[in-house]
Order: sequence, then structure tokens, then C-alpha cells
Amino acid sequence: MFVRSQITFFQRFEQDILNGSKTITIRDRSESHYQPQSIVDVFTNETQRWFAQIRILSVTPITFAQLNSQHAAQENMTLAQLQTVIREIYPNETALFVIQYELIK
Ligand SMILES: CC(=O)Nc1ccn([C@@H]2O[C@H](CO)[C@@H](O)[C@H]2O)c(=O)n1
Repeated sequence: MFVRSQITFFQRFEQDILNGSKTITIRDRSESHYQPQSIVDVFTNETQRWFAQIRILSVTPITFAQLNSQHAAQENMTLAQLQTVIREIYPNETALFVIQYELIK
């Protein structure tokens, strides 16, 4: 059976994803399964509303301590903002994954 791949983002990131200023997301192991070159439907976390399709470019392991200002720039944030956001979502996780994607227009 063919199952379409899906991912959710908090609604507050929708505009940055759609305008191309947010090109990575950082997730834990439970979301590290996305295959490079696969196409994924994107929904809001809050209401499960579809708002985009993305193509996965790469999935790369990273630790919290390795996050740097380049990752933050790819999130359209400062490094301090990114560290705060990740600690809110994943309070104790050290093994994270950078998922790089491009918006399908
Ligand atoms: C179900 C679930 O975990 N949803 C998530 C998890 C993460 N993120 C964002 O990805 C970046 C790095 O974590 C930051 O911009 C986060 O806010 C998100 O939008 N939605």
C-alpha cells in the first residue's frame, strides 16, 4: 500500500516556510526517517491543515551542542532563539537531526 509521507510544523512557521526563509527543521529520532528526494505533504501541527509540499534534501544527525549560527540562519532565527525553541520542543534530547528541504512550487 502506498502511504503519502507527511510532516507537521507549528503554524507560526508557515509563512517562513512558504516564503523560503526557513529551509531546515530540527527533529528527534522519531522523525529522522524521511528519505532524501522524497516528497512530503506539510500540515499545521495545530489543526492538521495542509499548506505545502516539500522535497527532502538531506537528514543529518546533530547534537544540541553542535547547533551553530548557520543552522539558525537556515531557520530564519538567531542561534539563541533556535536553542530556546528546540529546548521547548525537546527538553532533554541530545540526539537531533537536521532535515534540509526545498519548497515545491
Ligand atoms: C510534532 C513536532 O515536533 N513538530 C515540530 C517540531 C519542530 N518544529 C520546528 O522545527 C525547527 C527546529 O526544531 C523549529 O523551527 C521548530 O519550531 C515544528 O515546527 N514542529
